[in-house]
Amino acid sequence: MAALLLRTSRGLGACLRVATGCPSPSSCVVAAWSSARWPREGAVAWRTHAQVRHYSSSDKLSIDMDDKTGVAVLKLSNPPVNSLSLELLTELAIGLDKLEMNPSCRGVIMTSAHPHIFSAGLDVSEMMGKPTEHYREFWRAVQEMWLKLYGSSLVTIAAINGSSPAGGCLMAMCCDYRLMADNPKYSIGLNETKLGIVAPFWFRDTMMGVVGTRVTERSLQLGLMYSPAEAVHVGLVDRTVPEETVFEEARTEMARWLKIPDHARQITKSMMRKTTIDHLLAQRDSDISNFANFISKDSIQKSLTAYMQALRQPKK
Ligand SMILES: CCCCCCCCC/C=C/C(=O)SCCNC(=O)CCNC(=O)[C@H](O)C(C)(C)COP(=O)(O)OP(=O)(O)OC[C@H]1O[C@@H](n2cnc3c(N)ncnc32)[C@H](O)[C@@H]1OP(=O)(O)O
Repeated sequence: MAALLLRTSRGLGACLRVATGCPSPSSCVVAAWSSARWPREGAVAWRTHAQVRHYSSSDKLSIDMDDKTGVAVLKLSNPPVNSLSLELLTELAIGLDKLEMNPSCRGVIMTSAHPHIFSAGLDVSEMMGKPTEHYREFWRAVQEMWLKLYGSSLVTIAAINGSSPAGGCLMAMCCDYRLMADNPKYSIGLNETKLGIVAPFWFRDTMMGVVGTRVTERSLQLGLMYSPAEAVHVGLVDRTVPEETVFEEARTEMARWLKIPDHARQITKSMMRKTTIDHLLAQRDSDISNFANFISKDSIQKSLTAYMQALRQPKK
């Protein structure tokens, strides 16, 4: 039973508590040793002879796990812009969960199959003209994806090979390290206010963890989108690299992170992120209700409709 719980409930916060029977998030740091991802009984059942395994059955997401290196590559492929639909968000959460449960997996590189877009963020059509129940289901899926990615015990590296507004930026910020293609046509940031919507507190807190309070406040209020060079300057991206090398650079960076013993890195990551994760977990239902109420308002629906119409206009 204990082994089963370990497999099904890992991730930075919950897994550490479940593994040790510790009820309190704040008293679990030392206990995390026992849930660190060392080989253990049962682990062998998850290994295969094939070196690379294909995980996802979805055509919107591919996940390839290399058993030899312990590194999985998660590639978004939801044309035309990798927008995060309910379906893709659900696939992402399931895929991340599977990787978390695989004892031979130590790291994930997240990237896009699309040549110029990492992700356009949340699929705006999921937030327009739908019944309240749909908004609730959609927002729960957004939360779930964030909980799995931000709370992952794996090393997570974003290989940002294109533009990455809003929810796309959120995903990148959830990762431990961000590399971005140095193409000045690409941009990244939380632009929600430009759509007339408000990034929720856990988007804000994720950004604050990456760039600090002042840059977050300015970025959020103005809905700033940064070029790759500007993103490095404010700390939103760790490094830019030539476009054609993004993926290989991510692999090299991953090797650096994997030199650190997993248990020490995981406990450290957990200490850094736990408060933010617990904050959402404590308010999950009210956050869903807030979103559903907010997005259902006529004024917000009008803003989103106008935004989508503007997007559809031919570009100058
Ligand atoms: C209390 C309060 C709590 C309330 C809390 C509320 C919180 C909400 C948080 C929201 C988070 C979000 O992520 S909101 C999403 C924000 N995302 C964005 O603003 C991105 C907008 N998109 C772009 O900037 C661009 O499309 C970009 C990604 C750079 C690609 O540019 P391109 O020129 O290559 O492509 P485009 O021609 O623009 O787009 C191709 C098609 O894709 C569509 N498209 C583009 N982005 C889309 C998107 N996000 N969702 C759906 N569809 C999209 C376009 O309309 C086009 O449709 P057709 O013309 O029909 O082909």
